[in-house]
Amino acid sequence: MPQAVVGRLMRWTRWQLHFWRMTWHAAPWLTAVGVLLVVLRGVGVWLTIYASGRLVQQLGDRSGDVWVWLALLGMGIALEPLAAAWLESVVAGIQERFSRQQVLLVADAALAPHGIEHLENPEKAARFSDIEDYLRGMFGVNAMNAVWSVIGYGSIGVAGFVAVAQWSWWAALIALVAYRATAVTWTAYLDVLLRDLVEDGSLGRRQADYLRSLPLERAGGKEIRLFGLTPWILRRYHEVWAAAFVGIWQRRSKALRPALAGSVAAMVLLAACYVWAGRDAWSGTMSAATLVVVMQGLVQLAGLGPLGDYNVQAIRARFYENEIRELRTSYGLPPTLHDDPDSTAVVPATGAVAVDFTDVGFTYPSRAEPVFTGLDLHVPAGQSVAIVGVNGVGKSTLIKLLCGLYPADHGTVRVDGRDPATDEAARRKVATIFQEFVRYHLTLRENVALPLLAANAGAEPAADAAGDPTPAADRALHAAAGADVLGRVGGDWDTILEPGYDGGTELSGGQWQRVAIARALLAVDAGAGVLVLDEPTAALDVRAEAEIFSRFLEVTRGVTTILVSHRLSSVRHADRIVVLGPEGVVQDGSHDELLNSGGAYAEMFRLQASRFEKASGDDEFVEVSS
Ligand SMILES: Nc1ncnc2c1ncn2[C@@H]1O[C@H](COP(=O)(O)OP(=O)(O)OP(=O)(O)O)[C@@H](O)[C@H]1O
Repeated sequence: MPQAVVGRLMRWTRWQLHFWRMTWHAAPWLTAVGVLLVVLRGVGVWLTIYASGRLVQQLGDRSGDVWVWLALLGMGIALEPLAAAWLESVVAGIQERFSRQQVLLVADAALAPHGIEHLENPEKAARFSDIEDYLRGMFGVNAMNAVWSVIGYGSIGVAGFVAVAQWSWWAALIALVAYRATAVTWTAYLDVLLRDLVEDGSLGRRQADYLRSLPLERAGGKEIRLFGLTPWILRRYHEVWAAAFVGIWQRRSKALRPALAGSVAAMVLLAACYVWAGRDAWSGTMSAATLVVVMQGLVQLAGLGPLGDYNVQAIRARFYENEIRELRTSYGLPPTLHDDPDSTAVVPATGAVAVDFTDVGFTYPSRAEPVFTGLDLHVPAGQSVAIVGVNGVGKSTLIKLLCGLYPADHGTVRVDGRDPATDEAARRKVATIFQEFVRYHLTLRENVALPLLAANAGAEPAADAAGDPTPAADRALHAAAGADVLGRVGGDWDTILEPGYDGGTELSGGQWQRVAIARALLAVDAGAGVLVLDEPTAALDVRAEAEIFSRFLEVTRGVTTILVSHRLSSVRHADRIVVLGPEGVVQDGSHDELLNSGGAYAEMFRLQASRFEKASGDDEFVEVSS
C-alpha cells in the first residue's frame, strides 16, 4: 500500500479514536444507550429481512410457523423506526454535552498561556476563530446528528451485508466495495462543494460578498442611491463573482470525475450482483426465500454507501475535534479539562509589594526593533509612581511585562521577588486597568466586585450576609468617585450594564471608567499588592482625569501604584515620576524636582502648559477651548 494511503488511514483511525473518546467523556451513559439503539436499528432491519425470507419459505411449504415469522417480521419492521426515533432524542442530549465540552476546551486553551501573544498573532488567532466559527455554525451544532446518522445507517448496511453473505460472501463483498467506492468519491466531491460554497474565504469571494451587501446596508445604501451607483455596483459584483467562480468550477469538475467514475463502477458491480442472484434463482440453485433475503440485503447495504451531507458533516465533526486536541497540545494542555488547583486559590493579602525591572530587554515577536534594551526601574513597596513619555516609547509595554503578558528577552522583572511571566502568585499581586478595560455585560455589583468574586470562586458560597460583596463594592465605587453610577441605575446593584438586556442600562464613558477604577481598588482587598492604571481615563477631559487620579492616589496611599498618563497635570501628585525615553529611564524624581532640574519632563510640562491656562482659584490646569 502506498505510504500516503497508510498515512491517511492512520490519521483517520486516530481521529476516530479521539472523537469517540471525547464523546464518551462528554456523555458516557447517553453514548452507551446510543450505541445500543444503533445496534437495535441494525437488528430490526436484519430481523425484517430474515423473517420475510422465512415467511416466504413457510408459505411455500405450508408449514405451521407462519404466524411466528409474521410476528417477528412485524417486530423487525417496528423496531428500526422506533430505535431511530429514540436515537434522535439521545443524540440531542449527547450534542448538548459535547458542545459544552468543546466550548470549555477551546476557552481553556485560549486562557492557558498567561500572555496574549497567541491572541495578537494573526495565525494563532485565526486558528481559534476558525474553530469558534465551526462550533457556533450549523455544522458544529449538528455534528452529532450527522455522526450518529452515519453509524445508524451503517448498522443497517451491516444487516444488509449479513443477509447477502448468507447466500454468498463474494457477492456481499463486491456490493460492499461498490457502495464504499461511491461513498468515498461522492463525499470527496461534496466536500469540495461545501468548501467552495460555505467556507471559501478567498479575496474574490470576500469582495463579491462585500459588493452584494453594500446596497443592503443602511449607511452605504443611502449614499449609493444618492450617487446613482446601483448599476455600477451590480455590474462590478457580477464581474468579481464570475472571476471568483472560475477556480470553483475548475475544482468542481476535477472532483466530479472520480465521483462519476466511482458511481459507474459501482453500478456495474451492483448490477453484476443482481444478475448473479437472478441467475441462481432462475436456475433453481437459489430458493425464492433466499432471493427475497438477498434482494433486500443488497438494497439495505446502501446504508454503507454515500449519505450526502451526513458524510461530509461527520468528517468535519471529527476533523474539528482533532483540531481542538492539537490546539490544546500546542499549549501543553491535556485533551480533556483538568483541575488547576492554583486557579481558584485565594491569594493572601500581604499588603503593598515591590516591583523591580533589572536590565530588561524586550522586542515584540512581530517586530525587529526592540522596545527596551536595558531598562532598570525599582519601585519600593507602598510608593506611587507615574510613568510618562512620548507616544510609542513603551509605557504600555512596561505594564504588559509587569503583568507577565510577555516574558522579558533578557534581564528580570520581579513582583515581590517573583517572576510574573511564570509565577501565577506574582501575577495575581498585580491589578491593572488598561485603557481598553472590559465592559462586562454583567450586573453593576459583579462589574465592581469581580476581583472579590474571582478570589472566592473556589470557596463554598456563604449563605449569610458575610458573603455579600455589595458593601465592599459600594465603598470602592464611592472611593472611585462613582456615586453618580449608582444614581444612574436607581441604586439597583443588580442592573446589567448593557442596554440589550431586560432592565439593562448603558453607562457613559466616564461612569464606566469609575466602575473600572472601583474594580481595581477592590483588587487590593482580594490580595493585589500593586495597582496599575494604564490610561483608563484617557477619554476624560483634563480636569476629570486629574480629579480621578488625585482621588485614586489618596485612597490608595500605602499601596504600590503605577499610573500611566500623557497628561502631566494628572500625575503630578504621584510620589515619583519616571520619564521613559528610547534609551530607558531618562528622568526620575518628584514633580517639583523634575520641574526644577529642567530636562525632558520640564520641557514636556511647559509644552502642555502652553496649551492650558491656569483656572482661577485652582492649581490644576484646564484645556483652553479653541
Ligand atoms: N502587540 C504589539 N506588537 C508589535 N508591536 C507593538 C505591539 N504593541 C506595541 N507595539 C509597538 O511597541 C512600541 C511601544 O508601544 P507601547 O504601546 O508600549 O508605547 P506607549 O508608550 O504605551 O505608547 P502610547 O503613549 O501611544 O500608548 C511602539 O512602537 C508600538 O508600535
